[in-house]
Amino acid sequence: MSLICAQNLEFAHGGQTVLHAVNLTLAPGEIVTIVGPNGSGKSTLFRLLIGALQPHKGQVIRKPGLRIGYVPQKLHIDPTLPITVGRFLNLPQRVSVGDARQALEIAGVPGIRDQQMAQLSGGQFQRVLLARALLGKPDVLMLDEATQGLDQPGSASFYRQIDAVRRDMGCAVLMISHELHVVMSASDRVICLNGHVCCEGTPEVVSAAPAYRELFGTGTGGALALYRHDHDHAHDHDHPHTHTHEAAE
Ligand SMILES: Nc1ncnc2c1ncn2[C@@H]1O[C@H](COP(=O)(O)OP(=O)(O)OP(=O)(O)O)[C@@H](O)[C@H]1O
Repeated sequence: MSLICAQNLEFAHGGQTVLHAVNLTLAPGEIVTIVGPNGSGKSTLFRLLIGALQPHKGQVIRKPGLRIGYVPQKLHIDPTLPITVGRFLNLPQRVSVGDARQALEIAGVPGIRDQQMAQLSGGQFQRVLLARALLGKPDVLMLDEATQGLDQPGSASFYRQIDAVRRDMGCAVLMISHELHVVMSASDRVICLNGHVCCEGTPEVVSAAPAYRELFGTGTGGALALYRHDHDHAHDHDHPHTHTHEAAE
């Protein structure tokens, strides 16, 4: 059964149709990326999938009891506010030290519980947001432009972490990204959105699709090699994972 199934969604902001005839499914354990130009409706679609907005037509079916972990674009914390990573993870709900440690470990930042949030690098900060999303043991992790402000190697490294999280926790991942060339190849499936679904499929299929090329040009082809994610492996969460990355560190 799909975790999320959106059927024939239509949505308008202030009378202006932003999304129409959008269908989307997310299966357990999948990494799906939504790409699209500015204003193409990606964030609106996310809000519909979460249930923060109601579609004007169509429906969103979520698996009963579905747990969603959300990683925002960024979070501003006043740099003068003294707050450690451990205390931040206790907001808004207290969590056990063991759970906090485990989430930080899975997010790739073990041992930073006592550091000040203001002193973290951009990549560490996003991993703490990731750890916080993992505390709820999500079935689906949703990331909205979670690597804004990171440089390309930093983003590639973050997305490798996402793949590791998926492997460790077995959760599905749905993300929005502008960094097509970095994130596309970290995905099992890519959905190219521009008010409607222009094309979808594996990164290779989408990057070659005329609709995608019309929107984004052909300039990202070579950069796909920056972070290759081979699709010749099974996503069996109980066994060691064998796939190769040729990533820019
Ligand atoms: N609350 C709102 N009220 C009115 N219009 C809105 C609202 N939110 C979004 N829009 C409009 O809906 C369209 C789609 O916006 P949305 O934020 O979903 O696109 P996006 O693809 O996520 O864009 P970006 O890549 O710039 O973040 C845009 O034209 C935007 O101006």
